[in-house]
Amino acid sequence: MMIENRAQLATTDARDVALACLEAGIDAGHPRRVIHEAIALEGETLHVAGATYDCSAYDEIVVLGGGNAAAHVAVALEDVLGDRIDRGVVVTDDPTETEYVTICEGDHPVPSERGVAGTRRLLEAAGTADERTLVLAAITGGGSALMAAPAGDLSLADLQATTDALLESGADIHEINAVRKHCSALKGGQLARRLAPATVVGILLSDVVGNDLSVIASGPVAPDESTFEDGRSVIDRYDLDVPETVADRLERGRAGAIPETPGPDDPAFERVSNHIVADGMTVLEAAREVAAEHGYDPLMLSARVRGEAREAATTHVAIAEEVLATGVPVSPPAVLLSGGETTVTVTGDGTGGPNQEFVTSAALDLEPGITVAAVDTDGIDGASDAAGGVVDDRTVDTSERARDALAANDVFPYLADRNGLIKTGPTGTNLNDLRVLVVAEPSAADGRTADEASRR
Ligand SMILES: O=C(O)C(=O)CO
Repeated sequence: MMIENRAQLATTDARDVALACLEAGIDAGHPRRVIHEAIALEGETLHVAGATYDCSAYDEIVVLGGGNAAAHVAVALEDVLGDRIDRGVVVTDDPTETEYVTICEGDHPVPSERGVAGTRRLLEAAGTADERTLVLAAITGGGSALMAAPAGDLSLADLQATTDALLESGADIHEINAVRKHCSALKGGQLARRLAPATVVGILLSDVVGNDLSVIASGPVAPDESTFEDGRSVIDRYDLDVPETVADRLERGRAGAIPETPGPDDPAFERVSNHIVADGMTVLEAAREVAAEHGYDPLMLSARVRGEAREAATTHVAIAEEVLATGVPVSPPAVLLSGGETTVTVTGDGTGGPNQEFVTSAALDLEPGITVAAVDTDGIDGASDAAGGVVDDRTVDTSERARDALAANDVFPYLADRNGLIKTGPTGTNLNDLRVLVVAEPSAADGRTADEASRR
C-alpha cells in the first residue's frame, strides 16, 4: 500500500515519519501477511492460530464470508491451502483475483442491491454444507453492510434507511450492530445456524475495540447475546427515525413473536471455533517499530480509543503538548500512537469522516513541533474517498473556518484545500483507525521562525 498523495504533500520530516508509520501499520495488517503468519497446512493438518484441524475428516473445504478485506483473506487462504479449497463465496467491496472462491461485490457502508444478491449466493453456498464440510469463515470489518440479508418482511430500502440513521447517530458499533443483527437473516450467529452441522473455523480480522466476536461484522458465526430489546432500546436512545417495518420487527421480536438470534448455548455452535488473526494492535505494533527506526521514542497510548472524534483529538493533543513541554510521559522526539474507532455525531450535511474530523479538531490549536495524522485502515474514512488526514500548526490559518467546517461536518473540502487529506484507496484490510502524533525535539520546534509560527 502506498499513500497516494505522499509525494505531493508539502512534507516536513515529521509528516514523512507520520505517513511512514501509517503505511507500515496498514501493511502489517494486510491479509497476505496476517494469514501467512497465523495459518499453515502441514500434510492433512491445518493450523489456525494455535488450533489444529484434520482436513482428512472432511469431504470438502469451503471458504465463506464477507467484509472489506474478505477477498484478500480468500486469496491468502488459497495461497496456503491451494486446491484443497473446493469452493467458496465472499462478499466484499475490495475485490481481487481468486481461483476457487467466488467474489461477489457489495457496498459499504450502506448496503446495496448487489450486496443482497451476493449474500444470497453466500447463503445458498452455506445451505449445502454438511457434517463432512470444513468451512473457513472469512469475516472482516465492513461485513455488516456488505453481507446484507434483510430478515422477514424487511426490504433493502429498510436496511439502507436504518443504516443511514444509525451511522449518523453517534451510536457505537455494539449498539449499531445490535440493531443490524436483529434485522438480518445471517448476522448474530445465524450463518452458523445455517451451516450446522458443518465444522466452522472463523478467521477474523477485528476492527472492533475489545474484539467482541459477536460484533465484528455482526458476528455471522458467533453466539449473540444481544436481543431484540437491545436493538429497540438503541432506536429509542438515539431517537432514530427508522422505517415502520423495522420498528415493528424489533417490537414483535421483543414480544417473543420472532425467534431470538442464537446465544452461546445454542447447538449451532457445537462445531464452531473463532480465531482473531489481526486487530488494532497488529497495526500499532508495526507503526511503533517504524517510529523507532526513524529515531523517535514511540509510545502506544491505547488501541481502544473511542467516542466523539473531535473530543478525542483534544485529549491526544493535550498529551502531545505535555510531551513537548515537559517530556512526560515520554521525551521528544516522540511518536504517540493510538487505535480504536472514534465516531461522529452528524448534524451537518457535509463530507468527511471521523479521522478527518479528528485531525481538523487537533489542528485548531496545534503548537509548532506537533504533527497529527489519522486514518481508517480500510482506506475509507466515513463516506468519503479519503482514508483520513494529516495536519500541523500551519494547517489552520483562521480557526473560524476550521470551526465552521467541523460544525457543518464538512472537513473533507477544508482539508483538501490545505493539502491535508490522506488518500490510499482500498487497502485490502480493515483494522480500525490509526492515529499518529509526531512530537519534535523542543529545539526543532523552537527553531520555527516567529513568522512561521504566527501564520495560524
Ligand atoms: O459490523 C461491521 O461491519 C463493522 O465494520 C464492525 O466489524
